[in-house]
Amino acid sequence: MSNPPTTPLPAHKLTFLQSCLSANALKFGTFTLKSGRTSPYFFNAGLFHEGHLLRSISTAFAETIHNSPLCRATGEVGFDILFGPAYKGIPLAATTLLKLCDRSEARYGALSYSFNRKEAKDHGEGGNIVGAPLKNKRVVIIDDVITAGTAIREAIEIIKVQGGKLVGIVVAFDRMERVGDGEAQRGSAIGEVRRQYGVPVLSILSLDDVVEFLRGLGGEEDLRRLQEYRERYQARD
Ligand SMILES: O=P(O)(O)OC[C@H]1O[C@H](OP(=O)(O)OP(=O)(O)O)[C@H](O)[C@@H]1O
Ligand SMILES: O=C(O)c1cc(=O)[nH]c(=O)[nH]1
Repeated sequence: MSNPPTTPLPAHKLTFLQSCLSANALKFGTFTLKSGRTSPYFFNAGLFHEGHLLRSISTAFAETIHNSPLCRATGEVGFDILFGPAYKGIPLAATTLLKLCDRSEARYGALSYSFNRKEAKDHGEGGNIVGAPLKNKRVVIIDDVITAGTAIREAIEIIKVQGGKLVGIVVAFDRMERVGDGEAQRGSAIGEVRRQYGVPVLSILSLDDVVEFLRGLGGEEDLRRLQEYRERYQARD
């Protein structure tokens, strides 16, 4: 297979990708996904459990948010709450907020985070939201991965039911896949959400970045399997 010349990844992506590899969070092999697809690679955000790795992923999220349209150069911040869907979104929302606050307490110190319980609690404080209530708040979802977009749509529904307003989505990894297998579902999961809700949907890394990186390393077999998978599930937008 002949590959076009590689473009170097920007430094912040390369740093995060190196953390993914050192955490073993990006693995090549055979994996079954939530969507039922069989994938030659898997991104496991649960493996960022050592302090320095957690710092790395939360720093990458905080950078992505700080430099996005969600935060304007004027200092105005366009959201009130970072919402981390259970389970893997939970530590990501909490530690990203902490990183933003470390960066500028004046800007980010009064913002909140919250997350859902997968099963509602019927004693004590009850309910299924922990942390800041979402009602009438501008909410950004923070999550690990988008594949077919099911998990993100579930999170959007929770925000709606709780009376919050979705203003953005940030994920660590965009797998750049189509929503479904039918001809009518060829749009990307991220693209469909962007179109439907009109909000920014950002990612730290994408499948394209990993392909680019593997090309630079000469990882021929992993690259071949990734490209085969991508041809099957890639989106048309
Ligand atoms: O875009 P999708 O096709 O929905 O797939 C991606 C989602 O699948 C996994 O969630 P899971 O429900 O397994 O949650 P957890 O591991 O965070 O509990 C993963 O954490 C993503 O959130
Ligand atoms: O689609 C999924 O279920 C999925 C893909 C992936 O790379 N990582 C993950 O945690 N879930």
